[in-house]
Amino acid sequence: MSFSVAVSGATGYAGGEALRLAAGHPELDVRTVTANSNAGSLLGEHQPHLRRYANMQLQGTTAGNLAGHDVIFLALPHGASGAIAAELEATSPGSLIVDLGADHRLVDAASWAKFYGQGLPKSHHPGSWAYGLPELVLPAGKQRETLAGATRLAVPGCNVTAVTVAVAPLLAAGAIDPADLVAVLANGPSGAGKSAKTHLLASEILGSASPYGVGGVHRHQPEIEQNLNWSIGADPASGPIRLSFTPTLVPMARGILATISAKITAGTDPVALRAALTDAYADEAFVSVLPDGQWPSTAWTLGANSALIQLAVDERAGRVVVTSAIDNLVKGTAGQAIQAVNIALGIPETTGLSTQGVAP
Ligand SMILES: NC(=O)C1=CN([C@@H]2O[C@H](COP(=O)(O)OP(=O)(O)OC[C@H]3O[C@@H](n4cnc5c(N)ncnc54)[C@H](OP(=O)(O)O)[C@@H]3O)[C@@H](O)[C@H]2O)C=CC1
Ligand SMILES: CC(=O)N[C@@H](CCC(=O)OP(=O)(O)O)C(=O)O
Repeated sequence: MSFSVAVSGATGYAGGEALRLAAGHPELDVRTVTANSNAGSLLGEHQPHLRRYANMQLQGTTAGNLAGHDVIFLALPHGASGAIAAELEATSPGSLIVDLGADHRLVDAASWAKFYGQGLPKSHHPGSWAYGLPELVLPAGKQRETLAGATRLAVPGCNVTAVTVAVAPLLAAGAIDPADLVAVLANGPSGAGKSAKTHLLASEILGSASPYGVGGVHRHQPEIEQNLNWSIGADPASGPIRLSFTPTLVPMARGILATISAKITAGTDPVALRAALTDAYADEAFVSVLPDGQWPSTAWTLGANSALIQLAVDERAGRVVVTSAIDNLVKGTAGQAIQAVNIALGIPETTGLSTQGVAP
């Protein structure tokens, strides 16, 4: 079976990656690509690596141009995806709408207002958007079970995915203190999108590393806490999770390496920590715990829909250190979106997705 697809934001990094993966997906047929300032030009002018779609003309990102496709990817800035999703409710009720941005991820309106400075989008009806992180460990089962048959998918981004998959199984097993989590991430600049920003100039980032969003102000903090509260069956906003979260910009085009330190709960056997992770992901195609002692490298995930995890117990500090590596544009965005789409459409979850990285 073939599903017709529209990709909005097709000139950007996230939209481009959705197209790259769709090109290798046997059941996704890209019919429409849209952009904003670059509407009217050819996709090949902006994404020259996507040879298959080079001669497609970019349409404007309107509900009219996106409507009527089986699957509509919204790879748009925050705010823009909510606005177009609200229009699509009327013009395209039967489509699977997949938001790669943040507009439909947070369920708590107060958290959204605090970190995004506005009310929840009109299109964000309670319970209508399934949260697209299939491997998220819940008290009973996994998030995947909520995705089958979904018609609206809110797909988490890169920072959130990297931290959530590394920690949720340890919390669900009661092995770490939910109120004492510290995450420091190394992030490639492609995570910030393609549009020109002074702090992302090559002269600013090459040969340098610098933190940003420090001190509990980054907008991904409430989303990670939401997910980790879900993993222990707590309220997403008022549950016990307390996370100190610091991303750092480093000179690599793609990739995230997350390092999370957590206090081990009294009486937990160090062996149980590793078992919590390996048991949680034993049957997963895309999240892997590496052999003991092998630490993940972002390079191993490039182009792959993989999250690679390792952990070690620091007995003197009474803490466990977990690291995870992903490609921010694949498992951190477009690959995760296609994985969730596969589940929603009832086709094999791994269709069109690879775990083979590009190295060196
Ligand atoms: N980059 C990443 O690693 C990740 C990105 N995301 C999310 O994906 C979304 C897209 O990000 P990314 O691809 O990085 O961003 P880019 O800046 O690379 O691309 C933005 C795209 O949106 C279009 N656009 C810009 N403004 C508007 C508007 N007002 N209305 C409609 N379209 C508009 C642009 O079109 P044009 O070129 O014509 O101006 C372009 O196609 C964001 O919500 C981001 O948070 C999520 C996870 C990771
Ligand atoms: C380097 C850089 O700036 N990275 C971005 C990651 C963006 C992302 O994950 O997008 P969502 O907001 O859609 O989740 C950041 O940390 O904000």
